[in-house]
Amino acid sequence: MPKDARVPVIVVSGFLGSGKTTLLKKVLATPELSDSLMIVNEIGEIGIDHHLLEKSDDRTVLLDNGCLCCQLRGDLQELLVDITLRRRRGELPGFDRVIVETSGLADPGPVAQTLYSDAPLARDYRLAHVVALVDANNAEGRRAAPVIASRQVAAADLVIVTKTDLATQDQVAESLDWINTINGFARREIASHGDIDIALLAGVSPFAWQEPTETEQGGYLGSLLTPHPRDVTSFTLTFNEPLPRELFQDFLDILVRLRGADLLRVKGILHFEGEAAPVLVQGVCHVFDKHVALAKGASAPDQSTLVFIVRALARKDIESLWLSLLSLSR
Ligand SMILES: Nc1nc2c(ncn2[C@@H]2O[C@H](COP(=O)(O)OP(=O)(O)OP(=O)(O)O)[C@@H](O)[C@H]2O)c(=O)[nH]1
Repeated sequence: MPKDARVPVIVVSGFLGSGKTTLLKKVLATPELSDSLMIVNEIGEIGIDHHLLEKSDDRTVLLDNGCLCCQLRGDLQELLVDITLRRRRGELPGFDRVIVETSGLADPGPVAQTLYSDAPLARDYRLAHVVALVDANNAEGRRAAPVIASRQVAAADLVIVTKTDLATQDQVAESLDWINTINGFARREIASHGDIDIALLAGVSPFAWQEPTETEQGGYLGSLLTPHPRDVTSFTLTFNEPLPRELFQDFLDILVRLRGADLLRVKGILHFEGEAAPVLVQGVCHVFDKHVALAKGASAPDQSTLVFIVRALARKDIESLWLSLLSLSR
C-alpha cells in the first residue's frame, strides 16, 4: 500500500465545557502534535477559545457564531479547500494535521461525513479520529441537550471521560455506563486536566467513520428526533468600562446560586478596574474556575466580553441583575 499522503484531520467534540480546549492546549504543547492547524468552532457571537489556545494566529482559524454541523458546514468545506490552495502557494506555514474543535452543541457526525462525501476534500484530507469528551461531573448539563450529547459519543472512535478529579467514582462509572449504552465500539480513556497519552492521537488510525447503525446505538438515538434543543440560547455581554472585580464576583455568585444548572457554559475575558492584565473567567453550570490573568502578550478583545450559553434564561434578566447590582453599589 502506498503511504497515504493526505492530511489527517482529527475532529474533537464534547458537550459544552467538557474540556476540549484544555485538552487541546496540552496536545498542541507536545512535540508530536504541535505542528497542527487548529480550526475552532464556537456558538457565541464572539469566539473566546482561540485566545486561550495560545497558538500563533496563522495556525488557528476561528469559525464562530454558528454550529459546524448545520450552518457552518459549507464554511468548513470552503475553508479546507482554501487552506489547501494557500498551502500549495506557500502562503501558509506547513502543518502535519488539522484539528477541528467543534462547538459544544455540534454533532461531529456530519462534520466527519463532509470529509468523505466531498470529493475534492477527500483527495487532500482523511479523517484520522473523531474524539468525544464526556465530563464525568456534568451529567446534568448533558441532559439539557441529550440528543447532541449522545450523538457526539456515537460518532467517536475515542471517548475521553474528563474532569475525573472533580467527579466521584459513581459519577465516573455512570458516565462510562452512559457511553456504553450509546457506543460500545469506541476506545475509552479517563483523564483529568487534558492529560492523555498523546500516542492515542498522534498515531495513524485504521479507523474509518461510519454512520452508526441502530443496533450500535442501542436504539437510543433513533428515538430522539430534534438535535438542537430549542430552549438553549447563546448571547454575549460586552462592557465598555473596566469592571469592579468584587461586584462582578457577587454577580456571578448570585447567578450560580439562582440558576447554576442553566448556565451550560459561561466564558469570557474581562478587564477589571486597576488591573493591567485581562482575566479569563469561565464556568460550567455550578462550577467556575478561579479567575486567571492572561499571560503577558496574549491576545484579548479590547472590551470585556462574556459569552453565555444558557437554558431557558433570558439575556435581559442577566443584564438587569448586573445593572441592579451596579446601581445598588453606587
Ligand atoms: N477540575 C477540572 N477542571 C477542568 C478539567 N478540564 C477542564 N476543566 C475546566 O472546565 C472548564 C471548561 O473547560 P474547557 O477546556 O474550556 O471546555 P470546552 O469543552 O473547550 O468548552 P466549550 O468549548 O465552551 O464547550 C474550564 O473552566 C476548565 O478549566 C479537568 O480535568 N478538571
